[in-house]
Amino acid sequence: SNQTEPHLNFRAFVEALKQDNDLVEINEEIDPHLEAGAVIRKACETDDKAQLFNNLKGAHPDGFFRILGAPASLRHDPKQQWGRIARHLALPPTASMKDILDKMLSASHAKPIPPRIVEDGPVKENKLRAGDFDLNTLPAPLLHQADGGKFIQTMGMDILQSPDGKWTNWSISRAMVLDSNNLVGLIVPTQHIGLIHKMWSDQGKDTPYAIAFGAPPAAIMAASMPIPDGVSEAGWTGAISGQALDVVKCETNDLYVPANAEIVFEGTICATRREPEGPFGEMHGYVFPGDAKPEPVFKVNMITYRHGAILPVSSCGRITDETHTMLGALCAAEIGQLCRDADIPISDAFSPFETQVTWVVLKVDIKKLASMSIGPQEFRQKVGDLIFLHNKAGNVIHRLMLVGPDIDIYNFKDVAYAFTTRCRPSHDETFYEDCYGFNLIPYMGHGFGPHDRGGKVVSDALMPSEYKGEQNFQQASFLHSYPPELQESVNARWSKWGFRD
Ligand SMILES: Cc1cc2c3c(c1C)C(C)(C)C[C@H]1C=C(c4ccccc4)[C@]4(C(=O)NC(=O)N=C4N2C[C@H](O)[C@H](O)[C@H](O)COP(=O)(O)O)N31
Ligand SMILES: [K+]
Ligand SMILES: [Mn+2]
Repeated sequence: SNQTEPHLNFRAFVEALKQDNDLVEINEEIDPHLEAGAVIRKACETDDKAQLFNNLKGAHPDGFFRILGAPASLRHDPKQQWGRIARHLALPPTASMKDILDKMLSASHAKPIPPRIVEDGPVKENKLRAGDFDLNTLPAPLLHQADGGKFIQTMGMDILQSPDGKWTNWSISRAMVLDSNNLVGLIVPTQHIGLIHKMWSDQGKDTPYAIAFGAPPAAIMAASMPIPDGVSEAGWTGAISGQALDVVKCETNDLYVPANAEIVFEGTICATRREPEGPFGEMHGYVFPGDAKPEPVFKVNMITYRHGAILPVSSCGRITDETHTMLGALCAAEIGQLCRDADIPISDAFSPFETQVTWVVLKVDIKKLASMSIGPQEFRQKVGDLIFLHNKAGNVIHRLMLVGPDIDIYNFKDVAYAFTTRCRPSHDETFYEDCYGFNLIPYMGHGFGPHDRGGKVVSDALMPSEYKGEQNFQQASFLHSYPPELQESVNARWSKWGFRD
């Protein structure tokens, strides 16, 4: 099967990073207790290469397992900043973030391509039944010194199916080692893993699950995206990659997993048993030591893995890592799509990394806005109600910012320029206190106000003229205050005069 292309095969993806000179292989022994996490964290904060740890202290005699750090973080070369993420979707390494998000959205109204069931695959090369393994002996990483446990699950794909079998959901949700046969993982009730777990628990049943670590890169992108309730990420993945993904049946339940995944855990999420989970160094860049909360227990009944298995790891926190490049960016893309589907003229959406996944900036088509003959108050309300009150994709976002056509929403200097000069505090903002609040944001769960409600705002950086479809101002900048031909002739002589290229 041609599932050997990097966007459909994690192992081929790792090889592609090597060919791109975007991989550091470390063969000296590295300790999964903090040392690996520290290397991954520093590489994320400096946009350096992905890291393949081939020799983890405490790995099993057959090498089980290795770690790939920062699978979807940024490249240092500004011409290939998004190259590692582009590789997830078979896009060129020079692809822009807009190219990447548009590719993910291309399945929004496309026909899903369901996965293809195959009899066998690399993921079945090694099998450990209950009793053959002790999770405490795996080289699971302690990623931050104040983490509540070894978070073995940070980039695996959680696979759950509704009891009626109609909806198979793929997502990412963190989990840490609890004991020899159990994990404990965060289950947020409003996330699809939470909705489906509740369906089973309400029937008094444990929830069958699988976690596919080293899933096909295109699949893990869909897993990280808040696509609509009831929509199977597998079909979405097929639509964006143009072909059915090969899946193989689990040994101990009726779920299907990618046939070429690196590692699969199969088991059941206990309907009632909860144990302390966390804290974990999170997307906002904080750990609150000792901040553990009761979460469901994931029993592990079976482990299968391919020879030389690699565990992908996100050592998340301060920018930039997968919680910013995938979680934040994909959430923004879905929010932009929801606006367009509701006839709100949003041409582009992004969550600036500098906002640690708390803002989404929405670029407004001001010509279409003018045709709506709508005022700022009403427009802010229309956007805010749709995203903050009626869609889960808005749950993690606490500021929606509206900007006009001259702002590059992927450049935070542009976003800050617009926010600080075009959005009058309070007067140009609509606040939401009676809505879902995201308690993982420090000012929420550890702040002064209610931990789970409110704290949201729509900040309007559109000027009055833009509500009429015009901009009655010019940026006092090289790009906006000089005729294009003068810009061209200055650029042509720039280095000759002795300025930097
Ligand atoms: C890419 C990525 C996404 C997530 C996470 C991580 C990475 C690397 C780690 C590093 C493990 C950190 C935590 C941080 C997480 C987190 C916790 C609470 C809210 C948001 C994120 C969390 C998590 O523990 N629990 C969770 O419910 N969702 C998570 N998401 C977002 C989630 O994958 C998306 O929302 C997606 O859309 C879900 O699918 P669906 O439900 O829509 O089908 N997880
Ligand atoms: K998802
Ligand atoms: Mn989903």
